[in-house]
Amino acid sequence: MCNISYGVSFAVLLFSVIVSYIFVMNLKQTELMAKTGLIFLSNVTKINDICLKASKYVKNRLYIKINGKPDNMLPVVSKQIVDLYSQATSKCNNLDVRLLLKSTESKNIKTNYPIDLILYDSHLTKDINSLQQSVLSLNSGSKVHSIELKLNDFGKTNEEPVKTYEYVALGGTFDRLHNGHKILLSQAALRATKHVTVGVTDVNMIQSKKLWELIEPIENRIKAVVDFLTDINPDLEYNVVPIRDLYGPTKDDPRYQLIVVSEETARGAVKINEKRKENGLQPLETYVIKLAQDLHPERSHEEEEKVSSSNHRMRLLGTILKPPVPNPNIPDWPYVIGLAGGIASGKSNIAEKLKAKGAAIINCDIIAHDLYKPGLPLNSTLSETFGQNIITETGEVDRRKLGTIVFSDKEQLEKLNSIVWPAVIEEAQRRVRALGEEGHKVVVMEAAVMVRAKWYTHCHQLWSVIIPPEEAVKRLQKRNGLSEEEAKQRISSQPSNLEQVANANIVFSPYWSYEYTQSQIDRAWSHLQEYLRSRK
Ligand SMILES: CC(C)(COP(=O)(O)OP(=O)(O)OC[C@H]1O[C@@H](n2cnc3c(N)ncnc32)[C@H](O)[C@@H]1O)[C@@H](O)C(=O)NCCC(=O)NCCS
Ligand SMILES: Nc1ncnc2c1ncn2[C@@H]1O[C@H](COP(=O)(O)OP(=O)(O)OP(=O)(O)O)[C@@H](O)[C@H]1O
Repeated sequence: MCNISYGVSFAVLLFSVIVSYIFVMNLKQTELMAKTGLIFLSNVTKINDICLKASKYVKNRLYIKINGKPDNMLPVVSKQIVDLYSQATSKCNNLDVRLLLKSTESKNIKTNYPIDLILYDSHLTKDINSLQQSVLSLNSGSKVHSIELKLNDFGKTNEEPVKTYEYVALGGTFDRLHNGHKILLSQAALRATKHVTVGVTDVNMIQSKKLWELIEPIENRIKAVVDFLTDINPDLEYNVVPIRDLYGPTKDDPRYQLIVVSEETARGAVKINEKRKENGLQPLETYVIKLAQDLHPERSHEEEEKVSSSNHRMRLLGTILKPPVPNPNIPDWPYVIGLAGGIASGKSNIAEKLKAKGAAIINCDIIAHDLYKPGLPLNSTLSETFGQNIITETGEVDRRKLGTIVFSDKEQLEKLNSIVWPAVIEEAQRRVRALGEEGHKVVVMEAAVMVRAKWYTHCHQLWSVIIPPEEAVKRLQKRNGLSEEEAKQRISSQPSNLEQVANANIVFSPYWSYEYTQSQIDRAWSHLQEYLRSRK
């Protein structure tokens, strides 16, 4: 009996020791979890398993500094740039990884973001004090920690020697800087001894891109490119400029010697050289990089295989683009979502899917139709304003006739809006209150004119639905039997996709498969539930 109770006590003791050990280890690990980390590597070939290891200690940004003389190992660094950023995509996509390229001849390291944690590979133990002193951008209270990294077999470096140039150029859209962009920018910086020019596409050049309405403003894109380049090598001169055509400054500036492109933009380099020839200039040498593949574990087959900003934008659908702010002008409950979207954008289908999730729906288009019924005040106001011939024999408003009048004449449409809109929004608000009283928590107010009439000011959030205008034309022709001309006219009488998304908290695009649309709704609904729980 006694033996059994000793045994039990011992087991309990052992268990508590193990639990406290795990707890203390975890605590140590969390204590070390830094926003921005810098890791010193003794050898360039240690880069291979760095992402997974470092992401246990660093959550936002990871700088990597290779000890040694990079000038002697440019081909190896060039290869490691590709390996590192490809690895970052699959192993630590949430970490902003930056391989510092500045020559170690210059002793000091000054990063754009202050360092909270210095990591070093254990082979550098004897040098760590001097390495630590070389970091000028250390946050107060920063920590130092060593980690074990395997020396990877790098194989034979059959890499071509890296040729360097004074003036290097490259170009692109650079929306939400990704690891493919980082490879391109780093390869350019590695090959430049003096100057790098980056042409960043202005708004006229981006409109054929997928979900271009969600591309960041050019100022932000330029800022991100400058931020990355000045971080990886602050000693070069950078000129990051908007371009309104493919050529940018490369077409007539004799100083440029090299252009860095990817497989998909190599054709652009050929065109630039044709233009330079016309202008009597030497052609640029071209360095072509391979496209980095998107190894995101949940990449949908709708998305591109290469790392791309389009994939990133597609993954933003159904997520919160703008955090909601409380609306003091309306009651807290029910929670009202304004659902906006152009004609034939798939707005009603989205509303149906939200209904299936549990939202109550108010359709403002139908409210307008209801208010036109014979005997109601709007019916007579409309016949007085637009003529008796818009009224059918049974006293109904002939909406097709009225549509023909207002959709071909802006003034008439504005006249109709000023008569109908106040009545529609008043009725919609009455219905919101009634649904709230019935116990509905979330009401979706669907309205084609949500944005133009600014009815989202009567809502807690605005969710917008967009599809490319060419697709809307096709869908409208098919659904309403309109000619291409008529369909285009209706679409152009509505706010553009850009206006629809300008104030949106969440954007949907039912342009791909039904499953892809459903996944956007699922994301949005779970964000909403989370938000509503935090609001209680
Ligand atoms: C002009 C009318 C009679 C045409 O009726 P019809 O049955 O042919 O079309 P319906 O109402 O279903 O609208 C079809 C589409 O046209 C577009 N549309 C409707 N009204 C407008 C408007 N005022 N401005 C721009 N586009 C509009 C929307 O995309 C809508 O989905 C009708 O749309 C109308 O009365 N519009 C004015 C009231 C209004 O703004 N209604 C929308 C409230 S959300
Ligand atoms: N996955 C990638 N790997 C290597 N380089 C890339 C990759 N994606 C884009 N680039 C290159 O980076 C430069 C800028 O790319 P850009 O932003 O124009 O394309 P993108 O990321 O594919 O954007 P979008 O998806 O919006 O078309 C271009 O020269 C482009 O070829």
